[in-house]
Order: sequence, then C-alpha cells, then structure tokens
Amino acid sequence: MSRFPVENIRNFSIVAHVDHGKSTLADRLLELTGTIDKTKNNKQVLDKLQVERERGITVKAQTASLFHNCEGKQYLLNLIDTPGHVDFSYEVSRSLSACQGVLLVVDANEGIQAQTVANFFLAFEAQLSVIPVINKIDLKNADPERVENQIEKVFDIPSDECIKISAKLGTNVESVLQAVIERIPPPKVHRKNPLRALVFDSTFDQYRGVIANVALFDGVVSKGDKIVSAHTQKTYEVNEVGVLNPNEQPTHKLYAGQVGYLIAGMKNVTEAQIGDTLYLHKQPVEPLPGFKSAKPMVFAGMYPVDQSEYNNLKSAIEKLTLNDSSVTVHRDSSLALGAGWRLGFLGLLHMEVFNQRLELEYNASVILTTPTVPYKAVLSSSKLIKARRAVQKNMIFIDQNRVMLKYLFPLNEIVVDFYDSLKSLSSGYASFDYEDAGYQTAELVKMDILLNGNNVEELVTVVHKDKAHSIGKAICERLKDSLPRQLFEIAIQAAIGSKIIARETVKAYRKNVLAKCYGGDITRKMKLLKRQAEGKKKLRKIGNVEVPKDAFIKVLKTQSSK
Ligand SMILES: Nc1nc2c(ncn2[C@@H]2O[C@H](COP(=O)(O)OP(=O)(O)OP(=O)(O)O)[C@@H](O)[C@H]2O)c(=O)[nH]1
Repeated sequence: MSRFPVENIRNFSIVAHVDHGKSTLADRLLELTGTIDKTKNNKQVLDKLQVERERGITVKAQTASLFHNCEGKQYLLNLIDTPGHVDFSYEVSRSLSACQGVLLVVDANEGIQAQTVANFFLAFEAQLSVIPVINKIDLKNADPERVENQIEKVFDIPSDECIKISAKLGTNVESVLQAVIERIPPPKVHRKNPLRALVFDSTFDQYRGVIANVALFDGVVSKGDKIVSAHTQKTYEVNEVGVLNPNEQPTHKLYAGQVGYLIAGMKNVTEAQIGDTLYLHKQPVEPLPGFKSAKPMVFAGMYPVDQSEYNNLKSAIEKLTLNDSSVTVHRDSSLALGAGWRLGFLGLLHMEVFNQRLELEYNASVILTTPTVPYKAVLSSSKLIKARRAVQKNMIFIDQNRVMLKYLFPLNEIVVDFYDSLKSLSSGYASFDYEDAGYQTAELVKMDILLNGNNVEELVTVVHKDKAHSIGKAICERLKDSLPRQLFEIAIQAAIGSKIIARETVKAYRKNVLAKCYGGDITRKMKLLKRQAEGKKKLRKIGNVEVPKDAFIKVLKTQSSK
C-alpha cells in the first residue's frame, strides 16, 4: 500500500435515485480496472447481502479498492457504492464522510428525481466534488440533453461537465474513471501525524468478531499495532488490516488517505461504534466529529415467535444493529407476545429489510407488530387544536414537465401507504422524499380494545380522532374473525376512555370435537380430546376469554400491512 502516495488516491462514492444504475456502473468500474473478470454474470457484484440480491436493491454501502493505471501512474481508487432508496440515506451520509467526491448518476429517461436532489445536497454540504453522470443513454426514450439542462438549472453545474454513459453496455465508462482522477481531489491527510482512523461502518463475523471499515485521516496502522477506541477507551491489538477488493485482502498496513478494514479482536458488538475514532496506544488524538445519530421515522414492536428464542433473537438484533446502526432498540414487553423490543426504523422498507435480514442471516423468526409514530401527549382534557392537513410550502418548476412540491404532512399520514398511492396515482412518475419537521399539535385519542370489558393491552393504539371509529371497527371485525367461539358470548369493543365507539359479538358455542365420532374406537375419541386440550395451552386468558396467540398476530399483522 506504500506504493500509493496521497496524490494518487481518490476516495469517491456513487449516489443516485433508486434504480438509476449505481450498482451497474460499479460493476463496469470493477471490470475496467481488472478488479473482477469481465463476464456476463457480473450483476450488482457489490450487492453482497442475500436480501439485496432477492430484492434487486442496494441497502448497504459497500467499499471496493480499485487499482488503475493512467498515463503511467498507478492510482488507488476507493469506491463506495451506496443505496438509493430514501430509507437508507443514512448509509449515504456516512459513506460520504470517507470521500472527497461523488458520481451523481441520473437516468437519461427519468431525469432528476427526489433522491437525486437529496443526495446532491448531502454531497454539496459536505463540500465534495460532484461529477454528474447521465446513465442509460442506450434507452429508446433517453433524452440526455433534457437531463443536462435540468442538472444545470437545479444544481448549477455547467452542462458540459455531464458525462453521458450506458453502464449496461459499458459505453463511455472510461471517461468516468478519467473524470474521477482529474476532477476529484486527493484526500487532505498527513501520514507523518499519529494515527487517526474513522470507523464508518462495521459488520460482525461469527469467527473473527467485529470487522470495522475505516478511513485513515492521519498516520499509518499496521498489523500488531496497539490501538485505542476513543469511544470506549479500550485497547486492542490489530490482528488484520487490509483493503476490500471487493473481498477482504490483507495488506499488513494502511496509510492515511486510504480506506480499508481492520480486525482487532473486538468481540462485543457494543465495542465497535460507528463514528468512533481509533488511535495508537499512548498517542491520543482529537477524535473526529463522527456522525449525527439517525432519526427513526417508523416504530414497530418485535417479539420472538417462541419466548425460548428470546436470547438468540436478542443476540441477532445486536449483531445486525452493528451493521445497521440507524435502527434504535428499546426493550418492551406485551402480555400476549411476551418479552420483546420496540424498534425504530427510517421507513417501512427499512423495517421490512431489517426483518428479512434477521430471517435470512440469523435464521430468526419474529413477530412484527403495527408500526406507529411517536407522539408527544399534553395531558389536558381541554386543549385541543384542529388536526392539520397537509400544508403546501413551496413549488419549484424543474423543467416543463417536472415540478417539485414541498408540503408539511402529519408523519402518520405518510408512513403507511402514502408512497404507494403517490406512485400509482402518478403512474410511477412521481418520486418522494421527506424530512422531519418536528412535532405539531393534533387531535389524537388513545383507543382501547376490550374483550368482555377487559382491556387488551397489546392492541392499544393512538389514532386521529376523525379516524378512530373506522379503525376501531376494522380491528373489532378482524378480532371477531380470529377468535374461536367459546361457551359464552364475547363482546369485542373499541373504546375511547369510557365511550364505546365500535362493537362486535362472538356468539357462544362449544366445539364438540366428538360430534363426528359415532360409536367407533374409544382411543380415537381420547386422541381428539387430548388434541383439544393441547390447543388450549396455546391460549391466553383475558378476563374469562381465551384468546389464541395467533389471533393477536393476525390482527396486528393485518394492521401493519394495511
Ligand atoms: N438500459 C439500461 N439499463 C440500465 C443501465 N444501467 C443500469 N440499468 C438497469 O437499471 C436497473 C437498476 O440498476 P442498478 O444498477 O441496480 O440501480 P441502482 O441505482 O444500483 O439501484 P439501487 O442500488 O437499488 O438504488 C437494472 O435493471 C439495470 O440493469 C443502462 O445503462 N442502460
């Protein structure tokens, strides 16, 4: 690694709106630099996670070091491929801290979209060089000139700075490498200073412990060095350092300006904080600023399907949150579902992906309950202010066919199906991004669900006053469908305070499991009665009502997918 002086290093990221072709461009760059062999099978090589391959989207930023020869000089190009979906923009902002420039990829057909704008401003605020790349020029409907004009108008980047490519066919991709070398500055670092390394990502390996992705701002780190974590003040010995090429390749040393990985016997997931600074033992340095913590937007309860799996699930969640530090975790418990957690996610897709990764990577099986948003409650009976509907903030015309609208929305109105409705109403043309605008007062009520007068704790929700009736009715109906008849009548009620707003009734009935066994073998009857008794073990009693565990799951699940 010592062959690469700082002036021959470029650290850059590829950012774009979802599906505009970042991962495909990354594949071509890996091929062009000989990092991977050129074969037809190279599809989204950096999307390593199973969930990424199954869904065809990037959810994790990935690093690859490319070695490239240009005009007789050997360059080290560190490329970070980032996710495009708004739910994963936290990954993007962290990755940018290790970069001096970005390739801003824009689809030649779709033009500038919400995440193009959001990512541009992330890069712009971090004072990075931005190279606009117009991709998919091979498409029949491609209109690169129109996109060039949009870029000039919205980002104030001269249109002649745009590079037009087809990542799929490989057209003009060499110019992208050329631009990375010419237009992105080398990192501003000092190799003679003591080590200062930023942990910008980390993963947990069952056998090797924590693998930290590091960007070196100062100094050198070598295998065998003693390093200290600024966050925990614990000392470790470096067992392995190297570059991602794109798989781990040990190098013994990493120098300032370089990006790579480091393994130092951190066994506990709480030891490797993303945003932490590592320095050499007895050579303390001023820690790097680290990262703003992510703000969760959607909350959900998570419980093991079987309580005996609690500890395994706990460890799986800890390991996965190490790799995805934007998830917040608080312990929680529910009468029906037992001990569990309340998790905060950046969006619904993020929640689904996290859940799927737990299943795929840790073989965990979980129950996820209704996503809710946090409210601040002022406990007073008289102060009620009218709920706000969306308020338009501004409107900017990007070009003749495209307009950017800014609205203030109650978060609760957008977390469930707003995005899907927007997509279908606009035939897929509209795109959407959001940021937190703080708390607003609204007319909210706490709705209880009662079974024969007893409160079902796990079904308590906070809803808007105007929607309480319809939501309460829907929950009562769903619960009615999932409750078995019992020896007495069951009243299912939705209530706000002492006021009942919806009601369903399950008629009394005892299932006679022996009804069809006329005469015949007594052992068969015994078997049926035994099975009925076993089934009852899976019931939970609320007052005198026996509720099968999956009844809650059905109600909670349908609510969340509504
Ligand atoms: N026709 C055409 N299709 C392309 C081109 N580049 C990418 N695609 C296709 O566009 C789709 C999205 O490409 P990806 O590279 O996965 O996009 P991405 O931006 O990495 O997506 P996320 O990481 O999920 O945000 C894939 O089906 C690609 O095959 C191109 O130059 N031309």
